[in-house]
Amino acid sequence: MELGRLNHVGVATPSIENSIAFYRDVMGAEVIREPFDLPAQGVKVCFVDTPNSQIELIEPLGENSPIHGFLAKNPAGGQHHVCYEVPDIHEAKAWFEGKGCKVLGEPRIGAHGTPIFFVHPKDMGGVLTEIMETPKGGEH
Ligand SMILES: CC[C@@H](C(=O)O)C(=O)SCCNC(=O)CCNC(=O)[C@H](O)C(C)(C)COP(=O)(O)OP(=O)(O)OC[C@H]1O[C@@H](n2cnc3c(N)ncnc32)[C@H](O)[C@@H]1OP(=O)(O)O
Ligand SMILES: [Co+2]
Repeated sequence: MELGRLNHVGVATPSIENSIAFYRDVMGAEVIREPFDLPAQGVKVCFVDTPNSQIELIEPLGENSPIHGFLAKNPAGGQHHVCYEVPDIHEAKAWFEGKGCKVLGEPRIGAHGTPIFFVHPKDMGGVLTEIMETPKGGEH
């Protein structure tokens, strides 16, 4: 497998609105994109652009959000996952499965419009890891 660039760091938050204020006023972030709902992933999302990557703010959307458990344990929010790009999502899934790592579900379309999957933190040194197919044209 060819491991690509770090696409984003996912940060879970109980309030995207408050987190946007933090990244703008404390971190000095200048490019903060409009939040949007991603019902298929059970989250509301907002991207903060940095020169070499992105922070992905995620707030639970609906009762069955996959980040409910994380926020129950970390009520103030915190670093939730890291996401790496790969050229071929199916090749990457086969790679991780071949290494004995638990892939959580089938590839699905993520916030950047390309297929993603997650690998369980217990098999990844304690880090929930998202793998995404590189967008065509290399867009963030
Ligand atoms: C915006 C869309 C998309 C994108 O395009 O970028 C996204 O990023 S969506 C992001 C949200 N979606 C997901 O996270 C989907 C994948 N996640 C899951 O399926 C679950 O969250 C999980 C990883 C299976 C955890 O499920 P949960 O029910 O919350 O926890 P458990 O109690 O079963 O936890 C087991 C074990 O794992 C530890 N854990 C849980 N979450 C994390 C985490 N984010 N980072 C590190 N470790 C984590 C948890 O503490 C438990 O440990 P023990 O207590 O020691 O057993
Ligand atoms: Co993500």
